[in-house]
Amino acid sequence: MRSTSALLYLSGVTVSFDGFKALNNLSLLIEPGEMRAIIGPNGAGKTTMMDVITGKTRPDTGEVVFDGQADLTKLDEASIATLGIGRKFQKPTVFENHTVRDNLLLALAGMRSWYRLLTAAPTKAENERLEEILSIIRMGPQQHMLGARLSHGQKQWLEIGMLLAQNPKLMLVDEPVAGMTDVETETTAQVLREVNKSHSVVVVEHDMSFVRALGVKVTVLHEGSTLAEGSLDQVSADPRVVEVYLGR
Ligand SMILES: Nc1ncnc2c1ncn2[C@@H]1O[C@H](COP(=O)(O)OP(=O)(O)OP(=O)(O)O)[C@@H](O)[C@H]1O
Repeated sequence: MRSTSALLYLSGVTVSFDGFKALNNLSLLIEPGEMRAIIGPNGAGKTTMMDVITGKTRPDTGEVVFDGQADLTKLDEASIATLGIGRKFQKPTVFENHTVRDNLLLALAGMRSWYRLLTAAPTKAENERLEEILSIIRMGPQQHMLGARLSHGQKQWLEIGMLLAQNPKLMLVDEPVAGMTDVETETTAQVLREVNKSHSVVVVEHDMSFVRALGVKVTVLHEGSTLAEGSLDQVSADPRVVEVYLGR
């Protein structure tokens, strides 16, 4: 296994489905503390890449090294989650019959302790962390609302908060602004920028106004490989990126 100071290092990763290469010799390097946006046309391999990182899909070839020490291609999904990789899927899955606060407390307690949640008061440390997370996701005023009453955007922010409560070393976020209004999209960019002050993040998203608001380095995937990398302005000016993605 390669020695690297990167938080996440993919090299030569290939995934074939019936001979079709969803990932084709893909390389990617995420530094500790970084937030990276991954963009690319439908079928470029973005979801497959996230699946490889979380252990849902095993690559045919290539290296995937996390935190300079773990070879993720040898581990199952549960072990990878335990190492500190958390993923937020596109569709929110908050507990609708519980308040925002209780959803977060449950995530803080590691999802095991329904009983403790219902019977014991949160510790001082849990309460402090809860307040911090409510502030990062901007939902202090809604903390006593039931999950079922939240807007689509609020559910997404709550779920980002629930992931934050698990304190992963790397957060993977799949298309967080799909179905959001422009105002919600802008708020989501602010929330993730705040999250990135304490956590490394990889975010897959098609919405260019959102990617612009994030203001971070962008990787453009195309046909399972990296086509371009740099600021959004740099990759937007790349004729190959315009041809396969932005120009369409
Ligand atoms: N389990 C599978 N079996 C067969 N083909 C698959 C499988 N999963 C993905 N693919 C194919 O691999 C390619 C890459 O898919 P992937 O979902 O990773 O792309 P994507 O960049 O996430 O696309 P989108 O933006 O539409 O979500 C696609 O052509 C897809 O049809």
